[in-house]
Amino acid sequence: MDPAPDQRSGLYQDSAYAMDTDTEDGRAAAADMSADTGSSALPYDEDLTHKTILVGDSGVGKTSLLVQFDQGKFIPGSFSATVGIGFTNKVVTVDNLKVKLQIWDTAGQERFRSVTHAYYRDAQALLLLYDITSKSSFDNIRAWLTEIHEYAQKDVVIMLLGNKSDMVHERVIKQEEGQKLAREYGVPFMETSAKTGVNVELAFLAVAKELKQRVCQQPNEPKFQIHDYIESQKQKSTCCGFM
Ligand SMILES: Nc1nc2c(ncn2[C@@H]2O[C@H](COP(=O)(O)OP(=O)(O)OP(=O)(O)O)[C@@H](O)[C@H]2O)c(=O)[nH]1
Repeated sequence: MDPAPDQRSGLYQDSAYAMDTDTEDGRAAAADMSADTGSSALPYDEDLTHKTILVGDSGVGKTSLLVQFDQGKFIPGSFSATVGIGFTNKVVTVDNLKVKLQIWDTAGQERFRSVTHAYYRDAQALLLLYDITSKSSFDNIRAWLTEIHEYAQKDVVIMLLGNKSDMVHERVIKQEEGQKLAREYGVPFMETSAKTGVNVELAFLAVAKELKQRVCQQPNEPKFQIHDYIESQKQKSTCCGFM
């Protein structure tokens, strides 16, 4: 069975990461890997594991989003911040193929930043969250994107998520503001709720589809467009809820 670490039990050491501590070597290895898998039309290898990281300010709902995706539940109540970093393995089915995601949940607190930076370079996808009820978490997205561009691979899949969309009365960031920022950076965007589950599966599914497609894109196949896929699938919030 896949390891299912306790989300809050501290710093996790995966052996692959422990070996790969040198920045230069790590970047070179990652570049080789993407070159291997790049644009070939080979059949998809279901043993591949795609590293995906959740990032964003403390309290935006990274752990809750992962728990909702993994276990289909939301644990309300007191907030206990993640310490360090941990991962959960999840297999999703895309076009009848099994795509393995290893999803790393990082601590949003500033004091863990140097720990989490070390994990960026191996990531193939990054889900960047803000909280629609927190202006500071939205304002910090630009700083997060700067960090991502500094530490992550150039072709990393980035998705911007405005979480806590169920909190309609506390909302301070309009959906259009999130959309505008995402457009500015050329990244896909949607609002999610780790509480109700709205768009949670879609976020991970879209990432899995994109990563799978990058590995086994057939030359005669139309290129998968993650933006279009999300736009066609996502549930949009209105003033009074979701439609
Ligand atoms: N209403 C609502 N509350 C949420 C949602 N997501 C998270 N929360 C609450 O927000 C608080 C913080 O959630 P976490 O998932 O622990 O946040 P985090 O981003 O993992 O925080 P760090 O571990 O410190 O980085 C908790 O009290 C959650 O119950 C959501 O979609 N809706």
